[in-house]
Amino acid sequence: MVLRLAIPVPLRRLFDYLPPAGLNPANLQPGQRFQVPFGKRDLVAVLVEVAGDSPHAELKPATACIDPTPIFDARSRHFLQWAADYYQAPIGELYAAALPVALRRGKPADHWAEQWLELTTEGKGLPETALARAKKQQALLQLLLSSGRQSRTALNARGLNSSVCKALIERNLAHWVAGPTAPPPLEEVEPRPAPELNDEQRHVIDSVPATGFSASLLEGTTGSGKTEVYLRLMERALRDGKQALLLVPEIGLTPQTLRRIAARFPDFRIAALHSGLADGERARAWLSAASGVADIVIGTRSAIFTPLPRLGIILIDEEHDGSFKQQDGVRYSARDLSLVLAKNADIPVLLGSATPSLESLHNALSGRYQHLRLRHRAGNAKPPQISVVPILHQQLQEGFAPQVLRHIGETLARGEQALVFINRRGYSPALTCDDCGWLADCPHCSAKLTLHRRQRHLRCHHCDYRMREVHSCPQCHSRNLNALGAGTERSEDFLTHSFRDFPVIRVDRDTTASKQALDKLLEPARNGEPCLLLGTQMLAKGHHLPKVTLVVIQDADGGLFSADFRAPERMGQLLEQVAGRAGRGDLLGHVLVQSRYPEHPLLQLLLNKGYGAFARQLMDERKIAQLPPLRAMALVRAECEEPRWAEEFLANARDYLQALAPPSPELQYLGPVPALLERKSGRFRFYLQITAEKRGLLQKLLAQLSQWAEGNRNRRLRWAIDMDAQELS
Ligand SMILES: Nc1ncnc2c1ncn2[C@@H]1O[C@H](COP(=O)(O)OP(=O)(O)OP(=O)(O)O)[C@@H](O)[C@H]1O
Ligand SMILES: [Zn+2]
Repeated sequence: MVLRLAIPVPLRRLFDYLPPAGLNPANLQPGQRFQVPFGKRDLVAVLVEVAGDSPHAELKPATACIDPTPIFDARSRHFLQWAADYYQAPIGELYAAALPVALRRGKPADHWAEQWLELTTEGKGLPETALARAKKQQALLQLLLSSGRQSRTALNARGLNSSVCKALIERNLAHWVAGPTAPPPLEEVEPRPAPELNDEQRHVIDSVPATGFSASLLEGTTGSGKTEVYLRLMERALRDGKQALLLVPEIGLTPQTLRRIAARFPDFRIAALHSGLADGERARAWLSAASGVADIVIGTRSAIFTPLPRLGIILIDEEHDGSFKQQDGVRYSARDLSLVLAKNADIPVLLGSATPSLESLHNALSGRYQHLRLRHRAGNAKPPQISVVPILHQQLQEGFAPQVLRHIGETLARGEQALVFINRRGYSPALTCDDCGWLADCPHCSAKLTLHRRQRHLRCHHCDYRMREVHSCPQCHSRNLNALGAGTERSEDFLTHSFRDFPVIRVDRDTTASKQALDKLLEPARNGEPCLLLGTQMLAKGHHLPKVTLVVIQDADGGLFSADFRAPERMGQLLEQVAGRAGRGDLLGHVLVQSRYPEHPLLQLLLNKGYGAFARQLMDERKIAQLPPLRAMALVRAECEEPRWAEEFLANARDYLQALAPPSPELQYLGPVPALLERKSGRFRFYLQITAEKRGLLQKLLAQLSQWAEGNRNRRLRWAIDMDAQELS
C-alpha cells in the first residue's frame, strides 16, 4: 500500500510514502494527517489517496499517523483539488491554507476534545417546569431539554458551573460524555428579537430556494437591511438542521457583528474564524465546524476551506470587498470559490453588497445569478443627500473647504455626529526639502515614505521600512522641510483644534491594532454622543451609527486617473459605502464630497445616479476595452532583484505561450510590463497579462505554463500565476 500525500511545499504534485510502521492498513482513510520526513525536515501532510503501488522506487515510510479519523471529508478534499487546479497552485499549499496553524503544525485534534453534559433517559422525561426550587438547576435542565447536550465550555460561559452540573448528575438526570470540540464561547449578549420584515426583504428571502444549488446576487442599497436577510436565511438553514457559512471582509468581522448574530441565535453554536484568534482558539473553532458541531460559521476568506459536513447555505457579505481575494501564496478568491462549493454541496449561495463587483453584476445581468434588489432603506431611514464641493480655487484650511467646516460645526452643535473620510493614514504622505528638493523615498520600494509624527518616524506602507523622523534635510542640511498633503493624523490635529468641545475619534490601522480596539474606540459613537469620527476605509463599511448625519469625503478624486483599470470601480464602491454611513437612523443624512474635478462625468454619474448606474457605465467601458468581467484574465507575475531576469523570464513565457496559442481577437497578450509598484522590498516586479474570451483555453495554457516554468526559472526569481487577478500593483 502507498500513501499519496499533499505536502506543504511549492511543488504541483502529490508525494508517495509507505504507511508508518505498525499501522493497520484498514485504518487508513483519505483526509487523515501524517507526519513525514521531507528532505531534512519533518512535515505534516494530508492523505489524499491510498494507492496500490507507486512508480517511484525506494519509498520512505511516513513517521506517524496523526488522526485516527479524517479531518477533511470527501467533499472538502474534492473542493481543494478543484481550487488547486483552477488557480494552478500546489495542492499541499491549499491544504495548508485550509488548516489553522496549530493543526498545520501537527497538533492532534483530540487535544481539544470536550466533555459534554447530556440528559439521561430519566432527565429527558422531566417537564421544563421541574426543579422549580433550584433555579440554576432548572435553568440547566431547560437548556438541555431545549437545545440538547452542552459542552463544558459553553456551560461555563453561561455561568452554569460544575456544582450545578454535579447536582443534576447526582439526581441521575444527566451525565458527562466525551465528545467533539465545541466552538470557543462568545461574549454573553442579550437575545434580541427580529424586526418585522418589509415587503422587499420578504420577497428576497422567498426568492432564495431553501434547497438545491442556486446563486443569487443581492444588490441592496446601504442600510437596506441586507444583514437582516442574511440572518433570516441562516435561520431557515439552521431550523432544517444545517450549517450556515457567512463570509465577511477582513475588517467586517468585528465584535459588533458577532454580537448581532449571537443576539439573534442564542440557541445555536457559533464558530468565528479570523486572524485575530490565538492559535488554539482558532483550531478549536475550526474543529467544531469540521465535525459539524458548530451551526453557524462566520469567517474571513480562508473559512471557505473549512470542511462543513452539514452545510446548508453560503452567504457572502460585501462581496465586492478586495479582501476575499488572497494576494500572495495561493491567490484564490473566496467569493468565486463559494459558487463552486455551493454547487458541490448542492445548496444556495447569496452574494450581497450595496456596491456589487462588476464580476458579480455581470453574472447577474447575464442571468447566471438570480438578481435580487433592495432599493429602499429599512425602517424609517431615508437615502442621504449628496452634494459636491469644488475645491480647485478655494481657500482651504488643511484640506477642508470653509463651508465643509461650517457644516461639521453645525452638525456637532445639534448634538449629532459627523464622519470625515480620509483615505490615507499617517501625518503626511510626503516629506520634502524646500531648498534642494530632497524627497523621503523608500530605499527598497518605488514609493515615498509616509511621515508618522506620533511615532516620530517615516514609514514605507509597502515594506514597512522605518527611519527616524528628520528635522533637517539629509542632503543639504536645510531646516526647511515640508510635509506635503495630509493623512489622518494631521487632520486629527486640525479638527481637534477646530472643534474643541467635541471628541475627535481617529480610526485607522494605527489606532486599532486589535479588533477590540476598534470596538472600544467607537463606543462613544454608538452611545450617540455628539462626536467627530475621522478615519480611513475602516470606517466605510458595515458600521451602523444612527446618529451620524454628516459624512465628509475629503478627496474624491483618487480613482479617477489611475493606470489600474479597476481603480474607478473601487473608488465608486468606497464613496458609495462611506456615503452610506450617513442618515441610517431617523435623522436625514448629508454627504459632502470635496473634488477638484466636480464636472468629471464618472463622478457626476456616481453622485447623481448612484453606484448602480455608475457600475453599468463602467461595464460598457470594459466591454469596449475587452477587459474583465467580459473577458477572463490572468497575470503571470515575476519578481527579482535583477529586473532584467524577471522581464526575460516573462518574455520567454510569452514566447512559449504564443507558440502554443498565437494572439487572436479571442486571446490577447500584454507585456511584460512593470507592475504599478515597480519595486517592492528590493525586488523589481513585472507581469504578463493574458485575456481570453474562453476561460477554458486560458486554463489550459496556464496549466502548461506552470509545467514549463518549473523547469525554466532562475533560482533567484519568484514567479506566480494570478488567475482572475484583482490588482495590477
Ligand atoms: N424590516 C426592518 N424593519 C426595521 N428595521 C430594520 C429592518 N431590517 C433591518 N432593519 C434595521 O435597519 C438598520 C440597517 O440594516 P442593516 O445593517 O442590516 O443594513 P445593511 O443593508 O446590511 O447595511 P450596509 O450594507 O449599509 O452595512 C439596522 O439597524 C437594522 O436593524
Ligand atoms: Zn518600502
